[in-house]
Amino acid sequence: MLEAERLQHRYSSGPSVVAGVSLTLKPGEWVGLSGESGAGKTTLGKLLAGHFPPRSGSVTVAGKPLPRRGLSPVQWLPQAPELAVNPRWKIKHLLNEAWHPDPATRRIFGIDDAWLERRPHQLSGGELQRITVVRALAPGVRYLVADEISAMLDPLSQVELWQALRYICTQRQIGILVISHDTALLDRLCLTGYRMAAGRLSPRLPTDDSIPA
Ligand SMILES: Nc1ncnc2c1ncn2[C@@H]1O[C@H](COP(=O)(O)OP(=O)(O)OP(=O)(O)O)[C@@H](O)[C@H]1O
Repeated sequence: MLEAERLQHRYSSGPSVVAGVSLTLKPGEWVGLSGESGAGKTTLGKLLAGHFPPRSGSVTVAGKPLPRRGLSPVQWLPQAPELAVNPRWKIKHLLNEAWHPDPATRRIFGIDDAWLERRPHQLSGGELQRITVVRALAPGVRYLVADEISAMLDPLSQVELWQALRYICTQRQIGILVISHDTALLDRLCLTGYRMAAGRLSPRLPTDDSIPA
């Protein structure tokens, strides 16, 4: 289980961006997270993946703290894949950076062998997004934080990406925190949902965000 306990974070001397968040994610579980811009969702996602340590609180996976170096069992996937890759590397190098994705996994995500000799700017945003997702699925990865990963995709590409993730997460029992402003998408994907406001979480019922104030 991924367990975050009383996480608090602030950037330099600013206000608390994550203000005492506790959260659990079980193997294979899908949990949704929505909230207004600036609510602290991305910061929370990066804390869960160990990108930087919280000011206080802890993140553990199966009872152990995240490793300080090497592969994190929690991977954060960003909205803009071009910011997550070295623009000068060929796709085959990016894809094989942390592991060697097997042909079956590549097929599930529709990765075309013709892309492998190209560089990131020679793929569409949706194609590059699939590369960054597969790249993050190294053995040993137990949880994903998917931060608006389908926001810039057309509806068909969105469905294909989520179907592929559903398949692989079920097969490998990977738990996933889905961060999105699209609450209808969260309702379709996740049984459990939270809303973040001013750094704090509250449970979100399926139609919470669609009720006008
Ligand atoms: N590296 C940083 N340094 C200083 N402040 C930051 C940094 N990253 C984020 N912030 C601030 O922290 C707050 C929360 O940002 P965060 O990106 O976590 O929100 P969010 O809920 O993910 O927003 P969005 O939905 O727009 O992506 C914002 O006020 C933001 O300006």
